[in-house]
Amino acid sequence: MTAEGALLVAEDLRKAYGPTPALDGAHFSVHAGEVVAVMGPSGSGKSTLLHCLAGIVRPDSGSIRYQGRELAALSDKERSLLRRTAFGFVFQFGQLVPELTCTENVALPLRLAGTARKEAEATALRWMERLEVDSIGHKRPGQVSGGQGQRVAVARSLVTSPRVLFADEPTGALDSLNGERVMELFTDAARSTGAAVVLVTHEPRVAAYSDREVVVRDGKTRGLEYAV
Ligand SMILES: Nc1ncnc2c1ncn2[C@@H]1O[C@H](COP(=O)(O)OP(=O)(O)OP(=O)(O)O)[C@@H](O)[C@H]1O
Repeated sequence: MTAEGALLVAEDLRKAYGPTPALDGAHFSVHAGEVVAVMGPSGSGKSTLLHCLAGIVRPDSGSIRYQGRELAALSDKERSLLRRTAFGFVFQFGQLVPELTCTENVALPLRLAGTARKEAEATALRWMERLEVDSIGHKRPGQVSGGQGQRVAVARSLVTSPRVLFADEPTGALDSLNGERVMELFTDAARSTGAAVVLVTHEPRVAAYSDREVVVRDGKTRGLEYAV
């Protein structure tokens, strides 16, 4: 496989925080329907790479193209629209809104995009069934287990049918059994939609759910068979 036809391509990314280089010539690409695990030691630049790819952090130099469009050439408004409509996010701690029920949390991205409550909650429920958390829809995040909460967060990330899903240590707060179940449901659900998944993890067990691994070390990537 080559970077040709890839959904998201990054070339020669560099980013420093003051004197600390976080990315030092990183390359990356992911195709639709592909799950890529970003591995590497603590502090190697994995999260910075993910944040650059998602348009959250602007690299100092280098190129990031989504569907052939250079992210740096987009206005702030266009970039935030892209993040809301084409990208989905799952983080280590689900970051659910504590005052809302689980169903309302999953429906929230659709509600924010203007979908009527009934329709948004019906779509939410379909994803919650998929992630096996439909029975706890009426509960608030504080009343469910860590594994259930994380599956609710995964359902929320999928509800808008994003083209790229970014996950930063999505199972980091879970025990291994729960973590594996979340990964299984997450990757199955993502694959069924044809979304690309960029998954940051330092756990080989989690990376085993990916199609391909990219290793980041001292801000540089390797293990990439794509010639970009
Ligand atoms: N906002 C920031 N301000 C200053 N330095 C930062 C910031 N974010 C990251 N860094 C530094 O950049 C480097 C890469 O950090 P990054 O979080 O990308 O690594 P990581 O591989 O995701 O680490 P971990 O596995 O521990 O989460 C580190 O040296 C880190 O201290």
